[in-house]
Amino acid sequence: MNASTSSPVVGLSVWRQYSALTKPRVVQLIVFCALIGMALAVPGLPSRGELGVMLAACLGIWLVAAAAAAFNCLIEQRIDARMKRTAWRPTARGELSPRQALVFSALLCSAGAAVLAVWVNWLTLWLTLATFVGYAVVYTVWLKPTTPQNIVIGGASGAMPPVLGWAALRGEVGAEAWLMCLIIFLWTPPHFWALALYRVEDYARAGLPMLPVTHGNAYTRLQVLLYTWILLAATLLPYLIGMSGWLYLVAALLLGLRFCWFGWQLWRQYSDDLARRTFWFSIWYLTLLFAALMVDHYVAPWLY
Ligand code: HEM
Ligand SMILES: CC(C)=CCC/C(C)=C/CC/C(C)=C/COP(=O)(O)OP(=O)(O)O
Repeated sequence: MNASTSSPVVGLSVWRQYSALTKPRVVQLIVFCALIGMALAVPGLPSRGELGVMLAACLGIWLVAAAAAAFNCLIEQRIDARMKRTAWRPTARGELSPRQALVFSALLCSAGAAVLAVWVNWLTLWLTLATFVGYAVVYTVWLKPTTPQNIVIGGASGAMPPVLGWAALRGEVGAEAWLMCLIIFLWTPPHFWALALYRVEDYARAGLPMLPVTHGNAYTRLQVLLYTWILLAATLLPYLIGMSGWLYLVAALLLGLRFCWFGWQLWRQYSDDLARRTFWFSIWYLTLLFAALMVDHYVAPWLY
């Protein structure tokens, strides 16, 4: 396997190598979802004080999420080395030692925890640390190597950012925050299984029991299709409970129908290319859906 050719970081500075451990683009979207949780927790525009808390909470959550990602790279050093998609990671290539990754993760986590403790609140701190444990330990160490439902159960930790954001501004967690969490929770299976379909050989080689490896291509496509339907139904709830208005509803319907279309096309006839496009659409889907929640929230006083 020639992994070096696919590396975006090989030959770059040590700084870029540490940065790669933090899975920066995933963490960016995580922080974005947390930010939407914060925005929706405050009626209307945030005050100056609330803006300060939002900034600190984004920083703290970003640091702890980055620490969780780095810890995942440390634990999965050998697995990553066996998969084409991840073989370039500095830990997999031995360019950063396990000790360096551990110290880096511990520093990020401590810095994030300190920011949350000093400038945000204890509830957000504990929920964020619980999320760290959920992803870095429960998912990475326990579920991922043992069950094809790993990403369904483990997805609960990836779904927490809006709850963390809400807790940061309110000091408690409201039903609206759990609803946003539910949406990410239901989004995770089609997001990940679309990728796992075209990366199935990687996962088989690494010995990981991902759904397409254990239950095959057709069964996984059926699951992707079903989850896109359930997800579409769940995304109507913010409108139905009065949390968001018609602007959000239109966005949720358009995006949801498009996601269902991808699920349907993938179910009818499989190709790696379509699975890849479904995966990349899933990322746009979540980004735009959460952006719609925020836009709807801010324009509500003028529109409704
Ligand atoms: C258990 C839950 C999840 C699993 C198993 C999962 C799995 C993956 C995998 C394997 C990739 C890598 C794709 C590649 O290397 O080409 C990926 C990419 C991505 N994921 Fe997820 N994901 C999960 C949850 C999340 C969550 C909660 C978010 C954000 C809210 C997220 C956002 C992203 C983004 C933005 C990318 C693209 C990264 C890039 O541009 O390289 N994922 N996901
Ligand atoms: C504190 C906080 C908010 C933590 C968030 C936890 C977190 C980083 C969740 C994202 C989920 C993620 C990167 C999954 C990648 O799957 P994988 O690890 O199976 O992918 P890989 O094969 O690329 O390593």
